[in-house]
Amino acid sequence: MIALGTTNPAKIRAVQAVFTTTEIKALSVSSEVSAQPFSDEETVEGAINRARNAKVEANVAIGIGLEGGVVETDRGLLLCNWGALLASDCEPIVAGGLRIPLPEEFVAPLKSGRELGEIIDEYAKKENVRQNEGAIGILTGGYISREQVFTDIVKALIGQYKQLKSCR
Ligand SMILES: O=P(O)(O)OP(=O)(O)OP(=O)(O)OC[C@H]1O[C@@H](n2cnc3c(O)ncnc32)[C@H](O)[C@@H]1O
Repeated sequence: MIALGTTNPAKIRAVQAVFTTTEIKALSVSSEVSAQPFSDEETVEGAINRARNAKVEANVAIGIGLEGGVVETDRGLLLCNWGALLASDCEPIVAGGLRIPLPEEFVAPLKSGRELGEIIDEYAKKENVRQNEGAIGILTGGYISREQVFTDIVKALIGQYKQLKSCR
């Protein structure tokens, strides 16, 4: 069994797509970062904290955390996604997903403290985009979904983990 630090269905589906024969215990845990992470570093930290908190709460050998955020760059604000895998006695393994620019009109509300999840719902005139196609799905017209982004991240996590010769 592996523990997953979220109950978001898009994230659960991504893990199920990779761990097809493993039981997944999905738990709502704290990311211990802000509700809207605003840098790669904060987003990775949220993913690691979710992985650790899920692993401890489920008392299993492997925990996974997946976290979405935004990052400020010279090209404007980008959507970012990070994942972390924590295995007993190993350093955290991390992987980041593809990133795309967010519309200019998202910058002011994000900077005033609103979460991307609310802003993208208004933009798309939909409900709960964060648990479905995600901002990436809306902004690419459905070419790629949040589940697909996290599926690649989970593959990168388990792939790196299997390459480890040993931990500590
Ligand atoms: O249930 P959890 O796992 O908390 O999932 P979440 O989508 O609410 O939370 P995240 O920590 O992944 O993302 C942080 C914030 O950024 C938003 N966000 C990040 N990526 C997004 C995406 O692709 N689509 C919609 N909202 C996104 C999300 O809604 C949150 O408000």
